Order: sequence, then structure tokens, then C-alpha cells
Amino acid sequence: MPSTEPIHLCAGAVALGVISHLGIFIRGEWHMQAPALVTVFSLLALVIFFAEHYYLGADIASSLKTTSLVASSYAAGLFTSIAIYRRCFHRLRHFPGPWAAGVTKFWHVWQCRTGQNHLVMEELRKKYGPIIRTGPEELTIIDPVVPPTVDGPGSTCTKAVWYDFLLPEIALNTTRSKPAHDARRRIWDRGFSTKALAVYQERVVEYAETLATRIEELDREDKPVNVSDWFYWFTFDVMGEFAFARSFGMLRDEKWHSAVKLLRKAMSLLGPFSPVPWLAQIAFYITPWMYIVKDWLSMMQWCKQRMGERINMKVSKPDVSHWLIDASIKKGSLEADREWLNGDAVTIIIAGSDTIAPTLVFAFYELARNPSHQTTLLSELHGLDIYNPTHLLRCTHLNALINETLRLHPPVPTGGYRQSPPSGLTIPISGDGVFIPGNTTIISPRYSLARLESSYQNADQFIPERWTTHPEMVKDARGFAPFSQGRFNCVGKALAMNEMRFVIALLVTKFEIAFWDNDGDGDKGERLFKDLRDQFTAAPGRLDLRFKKRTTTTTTTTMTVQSGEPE
Ligand code: HEM
Repeated sequence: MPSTEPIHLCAGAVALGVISHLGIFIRGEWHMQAPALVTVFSLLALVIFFAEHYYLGADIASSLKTTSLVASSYAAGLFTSIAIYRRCFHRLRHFPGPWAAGVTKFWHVWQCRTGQNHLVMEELRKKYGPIIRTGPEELTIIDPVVPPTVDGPGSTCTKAVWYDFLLPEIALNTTRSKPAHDARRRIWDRGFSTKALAVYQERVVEYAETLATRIEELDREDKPVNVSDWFYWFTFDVMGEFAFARSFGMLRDEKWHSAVKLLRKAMSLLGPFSPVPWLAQIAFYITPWMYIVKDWLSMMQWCKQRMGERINMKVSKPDVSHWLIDASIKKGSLEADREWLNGDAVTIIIAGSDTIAPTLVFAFYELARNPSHQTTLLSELHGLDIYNPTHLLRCTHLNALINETLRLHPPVPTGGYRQSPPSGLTIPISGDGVFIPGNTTIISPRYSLARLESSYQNADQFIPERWTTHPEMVKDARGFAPFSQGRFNCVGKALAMNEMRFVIALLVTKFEIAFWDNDGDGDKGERLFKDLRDQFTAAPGRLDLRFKKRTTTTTTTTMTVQSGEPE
């Protein structure tokens, strides 16, 4: 015996849905409240069910029916109101883009289901031009003026909601509060002084030589080197040293460490789910047992334990964590800073490895594809002390090769989301001032910026000489910011450049590099690109190369390790 008229209840629920949108949800950010909202919604549904069943005496089936009718009517009212508002009244309604993208970010989740957001963005650019509404509150702008405008000096933009993805974890690169970021950044900067870098370089040299030895063994056994494993094992081992004063032992064991496997599995979430950080919050708080969420949480737990051990460790050579721990000890806030230390340790590992490794993979892909670059590098490195970073810093072709790799194959292909200030800002796109309304997420994908023929001649070709002898091939370099710029720029740039220069110099002088099946019709980088995933950082597919030991070496090899980048 249903005791209430469902039609009235449904109408009331629809109205309530519309009112809650227009009265409450239309303002501010709600992604962090998503778990609480889901909980409240579920509790209210339970209250309706119990009220129907126990208080009004309806049987279970009709109580369930009434409850689901009311709940779905409320949701229908709420989401219809949101959809109509976003399409017809929203401040971004006039910007071009796919219809569904203006209604919901689930459109983007679907587009990114294979983890190739960089290709999605490219398709959109070709179809809609430089400004695209890629989300209800989001504009993707592919114009070289954007990076300096949103990140350069005097920018009033902040980091967008995406950076809340991993909360409650906090770290330098994810905090959205400018004062908190600036205070933390001052501490990090101490860990990247010229003196500190010289100590790190010793470790880099040690691991790079182990890498070269392992590669030599593979050459003797006539086995391919899958650089998409080996360069990752190398960079993660090095960053393990910098974060926890212990390596992951992957170069030694020739296999992925379980914690790194978990971390990379969890990172793959960022491919399809980056557009919906609120869903990550629901997953962390409501379904922590779910398979990939569980992996992420166990990886975080593992890192916390390692950081606990690291804090109690005495190290003879300061690593990156040393500077962070030292600052907390001096302030007497070691316990209070534990969350920061845990989050920053994960940052060292991810930011340091997941960027250098793909860059090395792509650099060696290009070296295998075009051996003339190996010849040019060899003559440039001839007679040089490659162990002296200052010498490598002066190698113009080596630097150009790295720059061109970072341009054409950016390790952060689309990431780096910013938010316009509440009052909005004007960006001079193609000569016209375009007003971007307040609190809009702005995306400026490096992958697409690199492919603008208006910025680079033969933009989709790998031509390092555009950075040296053919400067006319760079028509507009404003969009080239592989390490970002301004307040949120990469703190590890000098370390990364030193590391990449050394590894390339070492391996090129020791080995001739070619595709594994250079003379047959085997893979020549097809899998590298086919399986390339954009999960904030680029995750390349498999690439088998042949490293053939050279018979003569052309460099001097004295161990005088110094920092290669001016402070
Ligand atoms: C090829 C190598 C690298 C590239 C291309 C690169 C690129 C970037 C980019 C684009 C950002 C800005 C990200 C954003 O806006 O969200 C960034 C930030 C950052 N990077 Fe790197 N990175 C590299 C290597 C490293 C290394 C070796 C470290 C050292 C551990 C590092 C640590 C960081 C940190 C801590 C931030 C956040 C800085 C801040 O917010 O103040 N990166 N990096």
C-alpha cells in the first residue's frame, strides 16, 4: 500500500534537484566534497526507504520503488539543470568544441579511454582551431603565447583542480596554495644548488656506468635492449637513491621492483581519469579496496615506510631528501612535516624518473633512426672529458638533440593545467585579445604546440639543427617550455639535463645504436608510438635496440664531477 503519491514526490525531487544546482552547486568547487555528497545522497535515500517502509507501512518492493524514483528524479533535475546551464548560459558557451564536452568531463574520459590524450588534443586542434572548449569549465588553447602568459612573470594564474587529484597526499608539485608552494619551494631549491648537484652527479655516473656494463653484456649475448625497460630501471634506481638513499635494484635484478610496478599501474589511472579528479576522491575515500586504488594506497604506504627509515638514516653524501629532512629538523617540525616529506619523496621518484626515462627512450629512438646524429655527436665529443658536466654543457649538438627530443616527444605531453584568476584574463591569441573568463581551467598541450607549423618549419620532423645552425626553422619559440617556467617551473631541470647529457654521451661513445631488426622488416619504433600513453607523463611502448660495442673510444674519461648548469 503506497502511502504517498509518487508523481508528487517525483516532481518535488526534480524541483529540489534544480534548486540545489541553482542555489548551491552552481558556485565554487565541489570536487573535494564529492565523497561527502555521495555519502549524504546515499543516506537520504536510506532515510526515504525506511520512512516509506516502517513509518508509512509500505511493503519492501514499493518502498524500494519509491526510493529509486525519488532518487532518480532528484538526479534528473540536478543533472538536467547542470547540462542546460553549461550549454546555454555558461560563461564559456561561446567557445567552439565538441557539444558533449561542454556538458560533462565524462566525454573526455571516454575520449581518453586508451590513454592517448595527446592524440585527442591533436584531432581537436585540426577540427576546431586554436581554442577549444574541452570541458564545461575548461579551455584547451594551442598557441605559443599561452605558456608565458599563464606561467611567466607576473602571471595571476594558479594550479587547476586537477592538482587535487591525489589529496590527501600533499607535495610541492600538487599544492594549489601559492604561499604554501613558495615556502616549500624555498626548501627544495636548497637541494638543487651547484654543490648539491655535484654530489648527485657522482651517483648518476655510478648508475650510468652500471647501465653501460649491463648493455655491454646484452651485446655480448647478442640480445636486444628494450630501452623502455632499461632507461626506466636506470632512472628509478637513481631516484630511489635520491629519495630514500637506496636504489630499487632494478638494473641489478633486470626486472621491475614491485613498488615501482604498483606506482606505474596507479599512474596509468591518470590517463583516462585525469579529467575527473572528483572521481578519484570518491575512489580514495569510499572504495579504497578497489583494485587499482588499493595498489596506489599500498605504494604510498611503502613510500611512507621508506621515508620513515630514511629519516633515521645517516647518509655520507647528501641526497635530495637530506635537504628536505634537514629543513624540518632545523625548524623542529619533523613530525608535523611528515605528510610533506612522504608526498615529496613520491614526487622525487615520479618527477625524476617518469620524465628523464621517456626522454632517453625517444632520444635513442631518433639516434637509431638517423645514425648521422651519432656521427655528429662522436666528433663533437672527441677528446672531451665526458665526466665533466661543464664540458658536456658546451656540446651544441648534444644539447640540440635533447631540446629537439623534448620538443617533438615531450615527456609531459598535455599536463600542466592552470586556472585563470577569478577576474579572468586576456590572452593575445593570433594577434587578437581573447578574454578568458575567471576560474577557467587552461590547458596548453606541449605535444600540439610542438606541431604548429606557424612556430616551427617542418614541425613534425626531428631536426636538432633548428636549435643550432638553422635558427630560421624556429619561427616562434615561446611555446617551447619543456620544463615549464615561472613559479611552478621544474626544480630538477639542471639535474635532468646533466643526467641526460651524460647518459647519451656515455652510450654513444661506447656503442653504435640501431634498431634491433635494422635490416629486416621488424619493429622500428612502431610499438613505441602505438603503445605510447599520456598519463600526465609520457609512457612509451616497447623499443628494442641493438647496442654494438664500438672498437675505438674517442673521449677522455677523468672523474672530475661538477655541476653543468649555472645555478
Ligand atoms: C626530462 C626531465 C624533466 C622534465 C621534462 C620535467 C618537466 C617538468 C614540468 C613540465 C614541470 C611542471 C609541471 C606542472 O606544471 O605541473 C615540472 C615540475 C617539477 N619537476 Fe620536473 N621535469 C624533469 C625532471 C625532473 C627531475 C629530475 C626532478 C627531480 C626530482 C623534477 C622535479 C620536479 C618538481 C619537484 C616539480 C614541481 C616544481 C614546483 O611546482 O615548484 N623534475 N617538471
